[in-house]
Amino acid sequence: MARILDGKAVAARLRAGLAERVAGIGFRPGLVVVRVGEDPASGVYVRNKDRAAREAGFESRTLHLSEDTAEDALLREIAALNADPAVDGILVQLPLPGHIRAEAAIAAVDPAKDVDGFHPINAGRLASGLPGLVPCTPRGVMHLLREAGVKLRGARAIVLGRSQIVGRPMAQLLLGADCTVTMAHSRTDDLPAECRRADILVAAVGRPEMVRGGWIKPGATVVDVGINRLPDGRLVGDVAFTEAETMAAAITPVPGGVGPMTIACLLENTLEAALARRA
Ligand SMILES: Nc1nc2c(c(=O)[nH]1)N[C@@H](CN(C=O)c1ccc(C(=O)N[C@@H](CCC(=O)O)C(=O)O)cc1)CN2
Repeated sequence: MARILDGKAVAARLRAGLAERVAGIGFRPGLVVVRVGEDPASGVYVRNKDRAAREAGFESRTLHLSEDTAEDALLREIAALNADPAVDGILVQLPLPGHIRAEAAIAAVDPAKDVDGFHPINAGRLASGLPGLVPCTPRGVMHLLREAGVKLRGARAIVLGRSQIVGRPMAQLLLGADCTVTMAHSRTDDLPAECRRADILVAAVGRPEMVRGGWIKPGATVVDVGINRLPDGRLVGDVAFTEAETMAAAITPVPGGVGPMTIACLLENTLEAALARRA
């Protein structure tokens, strides 16, 4: 049976370490989370980010704008945050209401304050192997893999999903750690066979329990980024957990795996941004 990669515990340790560092720097890094509209899941995530930031000694606030906020009004708010010297990190919670282009909001954030790591400048730096702010979820996955002692150099990794916020940066980080990386997606031929070749499988497709036990190479490490709410209220990942845990050597649960790492890495990015702005 697979070892469980406990993201909740790793995230708690990471946050405690960050709190210690913040206590020693002589100022409180400032984070603003921008939420537009009333998406209920976003409400939970934004509250959790704000609470975690405050607990670690950050100056955190949420800018909650109404559902009917126009795109140009949102961009003006972001410009004001860019210009505010007390703000080190800005994050625009996704998804945004349909009338606002997420790419416009992301591109409006000052890359130096882009603690989501989504700005094209930061994405380009990551793709070029240059330092920059890295998206929180893939960064959290790398922490989990390293903490668990998973061998990365030379390992075959597969990333399922090619989103800008998880799949693509995830593949870049694995490549940077000397994995041999395959990016798979909805058009990949014979996905189960591709998966069975992988020593490390990262699922980020947003399809409940799509990855079956038979897709997993015996002894592989399985990282499940999916968070899917079923009609009966249960939360499941993109991996069929009970099947997969009999095949894998290590696996992240949902909940309690990658999700908590996303929030811890947001704090890590905010501290990095704050220190870089003062360097
Ligand atoms: N601007 C951003 N928007 C979104 C991001 C992001 O990184 N930046 N990621 C997701 C949502 N997300 C953070 O914002 C996030 C999702 C889930 C969790 C988490 O801790 N999940 C728990 C379960 C929570 C539940 O019960 O629903 C877990 O997995 O244990 C944290 C952050 C989309 N938007």
